Amino acid sequence: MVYQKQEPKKKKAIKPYHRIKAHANPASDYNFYYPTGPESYDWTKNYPQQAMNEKKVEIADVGCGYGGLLISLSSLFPERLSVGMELRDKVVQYVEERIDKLREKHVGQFQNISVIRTNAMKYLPNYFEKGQLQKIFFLFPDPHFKKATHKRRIISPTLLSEYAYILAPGAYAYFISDVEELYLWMFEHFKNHPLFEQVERDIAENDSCIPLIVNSTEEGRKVNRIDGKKWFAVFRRITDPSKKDLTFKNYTLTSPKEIDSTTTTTTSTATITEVESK
Ligand SMILES: C[S@@+](CC[C@H](N)C(=O)[O-])C[C@H]1O[C@@H](n2cnc3c(N)ncnc32)[C@H](O)[C@@H]1O
Repeated sequence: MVYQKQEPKKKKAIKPYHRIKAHANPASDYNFYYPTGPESYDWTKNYPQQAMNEKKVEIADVGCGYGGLLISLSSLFPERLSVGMELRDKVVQYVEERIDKLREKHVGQFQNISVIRTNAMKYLPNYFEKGQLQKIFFLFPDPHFKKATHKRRIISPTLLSEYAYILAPGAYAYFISDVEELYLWMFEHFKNHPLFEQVERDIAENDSCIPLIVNSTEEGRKVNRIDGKKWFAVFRRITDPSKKDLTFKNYTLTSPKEIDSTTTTTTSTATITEVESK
């Protein structure tokens, strides 16, 4: 009898999450599922304990990354359903596992948040009906510095029209960046779009989502660690472009320091400074 020496089986390497590719190209044609329209998407698999025949998702975090905002939204809006939309599959897997663990540990909680793998630049109207969303977040989107890649930016006139379509009249759109150039790009596009107007400063400063957009996400915390600056703004979806107040003085909120993200009722105005927008 001949004995063959058996090679020990090689263990399949599991990619640690910190080694996940930092960016994905939204222009690439990914081979993933998307519904043909909102009516054909089965939300019960995302929210198994919710009565999905009575409820709809009202809050979307576009490019949610590792899900920090979603976790905070769960307790800030316990009665509302929030969803993260993310392009990178490994990141989506991470967020799914994160939510599953929270649901297991805190029975009955975190049932109002979920994540979907999708290209938000292409498929948002496949998931949401006209006027469905009350809030949409664009937090630290990829900057795509080079002019040739500007078309990959998540804010553009065409995409804003798409976002306006899925937002309810009066709904809010939040955006933040640590890259001033990108912030200004987003600001200008929102400002010039006929279906958006900037939210009045006192309302924006007291909005309970502001501490979250500044500090609850992984990217926001990364900026804190290097003591970086953040620029952010809030815009409202309007219905009648002729009523847009063109004399309104635009402003920019900046946060050079950390705002306590556990204080979700009011924003410490001391840490926010106003900058006149050009
Ligand atoms: C810089 S990260 C910020 C993540 C998160 N918002 C945060 O603040 O921590 C940008 C995220 O947007 C995702 N992303 C980029 N383009 C996207 C697209 N078209 N659709 C969905 N997600 C996208 C990226 O994969 C990445 O996770």
